Amino acid sequence: MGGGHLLTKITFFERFEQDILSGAKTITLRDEAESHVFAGQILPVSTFEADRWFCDIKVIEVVPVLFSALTEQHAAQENMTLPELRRVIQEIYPGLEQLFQIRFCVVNTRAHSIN
Ligand SMILES: CC(=O)Nc1ccn([C@@H]2O[C@H](CO)[C@@H](O)[C@H]2O)c(=O)n1
Repeated sequence: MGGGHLLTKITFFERFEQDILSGAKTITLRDEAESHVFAGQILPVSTFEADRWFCDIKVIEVVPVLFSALTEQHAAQENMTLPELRRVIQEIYPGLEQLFQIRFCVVNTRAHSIN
């Protein structure tokens, strides 16, 4: 456990930007390398493709979850169906069983202000 490098920023695929900004997507499922964040931490969020900042998030909690234990409830928090979520994760992390759920809220969408 632990030992990883604390994340100071996080990226999302551009196709999830609107769902994040609207509050429809409130979790992300990451591998161990991207799990090193803590509750209360504020992270700048950029697109993976262009590294374009689009908001800051506050981490609410980080909990381990197995791929095989994903439920419709996880999918709902991703604004997806469970089959969609399983397909997306298999594409990003093929064969990976141990995931980490990062629950977050958007706290800032303007580059020049904090909150
Ligand atoms: C860009 C990058 O480096 N990595 C990732 C990794 C994951 N995700 C999303 O989190 C959820 C569960 O994995 C799904 O909604 C994923 O699409 C993402 O957007 N970007």
